[in-house]
Amino acid sequence: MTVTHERKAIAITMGDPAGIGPEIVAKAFRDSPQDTRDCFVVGDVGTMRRAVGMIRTDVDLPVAVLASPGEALQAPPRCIPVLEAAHLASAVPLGRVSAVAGRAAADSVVWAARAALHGEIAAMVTAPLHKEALAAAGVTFPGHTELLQAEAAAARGVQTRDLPVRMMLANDELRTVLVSIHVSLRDALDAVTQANVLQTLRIAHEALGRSLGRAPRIGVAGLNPHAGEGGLFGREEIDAIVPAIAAARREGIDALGPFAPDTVFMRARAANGRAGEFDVVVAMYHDQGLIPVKYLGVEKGVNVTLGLPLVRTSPDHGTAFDIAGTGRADAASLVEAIRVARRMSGAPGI
Ligand SMILES: NC(=O)c1ccc[n+]([C@@H]2O[C@H](COP(=O)([O-])OP(=O)(O)OC[C@H]3O[C@@H](n4cnc5c(N)ncnc54)[C@H](O)[C@@H]3O)[C@@H](O)[C@H]2O)c1
Ligand SMILES: N[C@H](C(=O)O)[C@H](O)COP(=O)(O)O
Repeated sequence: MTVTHERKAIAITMGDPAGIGPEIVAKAFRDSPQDTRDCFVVGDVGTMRRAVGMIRTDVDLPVAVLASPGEALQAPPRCIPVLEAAHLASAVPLGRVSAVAGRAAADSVVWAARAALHGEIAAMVTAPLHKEALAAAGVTFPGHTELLQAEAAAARGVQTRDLPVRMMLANDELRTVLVSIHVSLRDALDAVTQANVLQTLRIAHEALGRSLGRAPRIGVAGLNPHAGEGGLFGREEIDAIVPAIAAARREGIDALGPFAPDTVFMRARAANGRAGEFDVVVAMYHDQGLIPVKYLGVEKGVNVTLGLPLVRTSPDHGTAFDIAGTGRADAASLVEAIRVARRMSGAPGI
């Protein structure tokens, strides 16, 4: 039986207008017309016109205003269609935190999330926003992940805690899924509970099982040096992580560990034509998991939110205020995020 998908557009939120988001979006449309086919930008038209002016380009990059996502399907290559979900009365200064910029970024993400939840778009790809700007705008969620979780829970009429999500960062060599995300390191330590680790294993198993077509081999990192060395350097492995792995294995999840956190990523990495020992590493906190992926190259990683009833991907880097407006920002991770979103949503390939 052939399954046909209704052709829908992919939304790319512009990110913080003071950062590199608009520039890398403009570069993606300029340099990757195939990848950006059927894509449109959600954000501010003036910001996108300014971004086009920032990148050196010999090709014409017209910015067109859209009334609805469906119109993006008719856009010619290298035309940048923008659905104006945020309107800035004047351009925000580059490279600075501002509430106005945070509000514009948040409004764009909320618009895209609701469109995705209503089935109006195939997927959403988010250019980076600045978390301090988001907070300055009065948004109570630290980042996209938590905001999207709340939007999805509200759409489903459930409490946010009843729609658990997790952050995955992935490139061709390594995937990692985090037990906790944007919390202090002290709070992250408290979040290493049997329940949270088990929930992370379930979400990773389910999401990767779908994309790989088989049960993923999950390597679980310990929390402490050498995974606690039998309790000599901490008891979290014994009290929380080992019981979570055992419970997951009883459910048929192929989880092993806990392994020493300083070597588990090396073991999982697929390199030199060889598969790694694991398809994914479950990491106990944000930096434990993200440093190894980002260290392999900021241009390669993609951030995917697991557990949402919509497809959301993002580049693995932030707003890079230090280079905003210089035209130096690399759009490769954004383009990879668009490719992953297209694959995950089943939107027509390229
Ligand atoms: N997807 C997202 O929305 C996302 C992801 C990560 C960080 N952030 C946010 O971005 C803000 C700044 O974070 P940060 O400074 O820690 O990290 P960053 O990724 O913005 O910058 C770190 C370094 O990498 C460089 N860099 C980043 N992206 C680049 C690119 N595409 N091309 C060339 N160089 C690039 C920067 O110039 C900087 O030197 C923070 O508010 C953070 O929370 C957002
Ligand atoms: N934790 C992510 C990173 O460091 O790359 C980044 O802050 C993005 O988070 P959201 O996708 O939740 O905005």
